[in-house]
Order: sequence, then C-alpha cells, then structure tokens
Amino acid sequence: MNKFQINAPGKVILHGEHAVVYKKPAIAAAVGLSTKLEFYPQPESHVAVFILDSLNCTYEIQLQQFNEFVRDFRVKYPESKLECTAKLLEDVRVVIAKQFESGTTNSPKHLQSQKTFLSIYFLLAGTVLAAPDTELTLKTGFKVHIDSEINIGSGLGSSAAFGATLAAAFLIITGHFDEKTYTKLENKALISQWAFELERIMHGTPSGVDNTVVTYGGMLRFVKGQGFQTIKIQKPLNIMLVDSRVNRNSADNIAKVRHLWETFPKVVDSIWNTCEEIVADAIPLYENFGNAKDDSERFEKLERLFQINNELLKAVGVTHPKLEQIFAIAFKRGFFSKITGAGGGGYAIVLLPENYESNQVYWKLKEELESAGFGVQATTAGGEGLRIKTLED
Ligand SMILES: Nc1ncnc2c1ncn2[C@@H]1O[C@H](COP(=O)(O)OP(=O)(O)O)[C@@H](O)[C@H]1O
Ligand SMILES: C[C@@](O)(CCOP(=O)(O)O)CC(=O)O
Repeated sequence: MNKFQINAPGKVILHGEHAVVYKKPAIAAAVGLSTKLEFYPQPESHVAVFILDSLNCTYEIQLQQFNEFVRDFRVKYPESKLECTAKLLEDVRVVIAKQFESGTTNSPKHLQSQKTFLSIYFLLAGTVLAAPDTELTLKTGFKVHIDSEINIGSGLGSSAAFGATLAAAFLIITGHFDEKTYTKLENKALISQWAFELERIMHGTPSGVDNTVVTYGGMLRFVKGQGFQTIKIQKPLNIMLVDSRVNRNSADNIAKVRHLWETFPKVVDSIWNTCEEIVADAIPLYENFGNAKDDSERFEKLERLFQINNELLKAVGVTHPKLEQIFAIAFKRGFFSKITGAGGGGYAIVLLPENYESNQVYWKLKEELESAGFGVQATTAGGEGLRIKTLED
C-alpha cells in the first residue's frame, strides 16, 4: 500500500442561506481553505492510529478487535451491505461508548472527540463491509494524520471536509478505487455519499450540500431535496473571509427566523422570493466572470447583489453588532460584504476584485479589520474539490 495525501476544501454559502430552508435556491462554493489527510502504511503494526491536530488528540483502533466486530456484523446481517448503515451506526455507538467508559480513549474535548471517533470507526467499518472483497479484514496497521485550515463548527464545512478525506482514504484501503481512479464519476459519488453519512452523524438532517461541494469543488446551485446543478464558472472568485469571533449556533438562528416567518409569513416569503431572484441574477454573472478582459461591470453588479442579499439577511434578524462593524469597515473602504451561512456571528465574506493584493486599500482594510479584533483570510470561492496524490518515500 502507498503513502498518500488527500486534500478537501471547506465551503461557503454565497447566496440563499435561510431562504434555502423554505425551498428556495442557494449558491454554495468550495472555499480555498482545506483539510489535509496523510496516510502512512505501518506493515509491522496491528493498530490504526489517527492523529487529529484540530482536536489535539489521537485515536487508536486495535485491528484484531475491529475485524471481530466486522465479522460479527456480517454474521448478524448476512443479507445486507450498505443498506444497513443505521444498524451499523447503532452497533458502532456501543463500541465507542464502551471505549469511553473503560478509558481506552481519552481526549481533552470529550464530546467533540466522541462524535469524531464514532465517525472514524463507522466509516472504516462501513467501507470494509461494502468492499469489493466481501470477506475483507484489515491485516496491517496504518497511521492517518489529519490537520485543517478550516475553523471547526463555524459553518465552513469542516465536518464535510473531514468526512470526505476520511471516506476517500478508507475507500482506497478497502479496494474500492485507488489514488488515480478516484476521479471517476462513480468514485466521487461514493466519496460524497460516505461523507454525507458522516454529516448525518454530526447534524442529523443535513441538506447534502456540504459533502457535495467539498467533493466536487466549484460552485453549485441547490434546492433542498431537489439536488444540485453545477454553475460553470471560468475561475474562482476572490473573497475575504472575516471571522467575527462570535460563537453562533445554526439551529438557534434557523429557529429565530422561523418564528419571524410564522409571525409575518407574507412579509418573510417576499424576502425569500427576492433571495430567489438574487440567485437567478447572480448565476450568469458568476458564469461569465473572467470571460472578458474588463470584468469590472460584472463585478460591480455582483457587489450590489451582495449588498442587497445582506440587507435581506439583516431584515430577518441574523446579523450581530460585530458583523455590523465588519460591514461598516468594509463599506468605508469601498468593499461590499455579506453574512455567509446562518449568521448571528460566525463569518462575513467580502468580495475582492482582481489583483486586490496590489491595491493599497485592500491592505488598509485587512489591517483595520485585524486591529478591530477580527480574523481575516483572503481566499477563493469556487476552487478545486477533493484531490488525492501519492506521497514519495
Ligand atoms: N479536522 C478535524 N479533525 C477532527 N474532527 C473534525 C475535524 N473537522 C471537523 N471535525 C468534526 O466535525 C465537527 C464539526 O462539525 P460542524 O459542527 O458541522 O461544523 P462545520 O460547520 O465546521 O462543519 C467537530 O465537532 C468534529 O467532530
Ligand atoms: C441557515 C442555513 O441556510 C445555512 C446553515 O448555515 P451554516 O452553514 O451552518 O452556517 C441552513 C441550511 O441551509 O440548512
């Protein structure tokens, strides 16, 4: 088995957050920050070791016990493979609970790591059970090192990136495909599908947009429950991600907006209709951006759509004084910005023009945001999805 490396990006929502909950379209894109997984075979070992930098902890799976678990599961459910993910999850929960009770695993961030370890064990067992070799067992150990540039739990899709890298690694070691053939459509679909399973562990009822964006990359239009369409962009968009450093909870914000909708259904529905029009007007701008030498007119139109979209999000009450401070600083310097995701804190995105780095005002903006205590990262929206490369010795 080879050493290999897998990178998967996070995601941002460009338009349609919240409206998407009410069956309106949204646009999401791969963000230029990624999670990196490195896989090292350990032929002399019988342990799978996971070094998780973001959680500052390590998780070990003893392969002998793992293989027994898989064997027992096959005996219990001889007829089913992938169809029984719910049953598999139930059984894996028992294993992980026992490991935590007996202290064989311990981690400083108990709750977070419990879900992570559950996801790892579940995904490994699931990919072994669904392997082309129906009797597969894991004979030799390996080491997996995962670190990430994506802030965890802040709406940038860290769990989908984590899930997609793990799924791809496990699908390789269980013989579904290799470091070259992963690009085939059916293999990407398999990665996204398993990353979705992991999203279900993390969120309960995910829309499926995060695992799709991180696997395939680019920009997508999506409607909840209706699937995805690729937006054929010419090149990724430059954006600045600004971290308000205010903790937010997506579920609370979604509930708050729902309450407003229940109180004033016609008013809020008309906001969602406008959000839908924003998506419709934005798509041709994104598709043609980068086509012409002078894109400035398109860029200015996009800026206005960003501004209108942001005002609508503010109207449904998902802004925060810290986000307002970011919008004011950006606007003062001539940049347009908006909330991305659930709001109430979390991130804002600022649209950046071509060659922004040679623009003095950009550096002033960055400096002012940083000295006001915000986290600032210039990156892209709409770049590459998951990729795998073999590592040399
Ligand atoms: N790099 C990582 N290493 C370990 N676990 C991770 C990593 N990234 C994400 N996770 C898992 O995903 C969870 C975050 O998921 P979630 O709350 O959906 O945040 P996000 O919006 O960033 O996807 C974490 O609690 C952790 O269990
Ligand atoms: C508010 C919402 O539209 C986006 C969720 O935001 P976040 O990615 O959790 O920040 C909810 C959803 O799409 O499920």
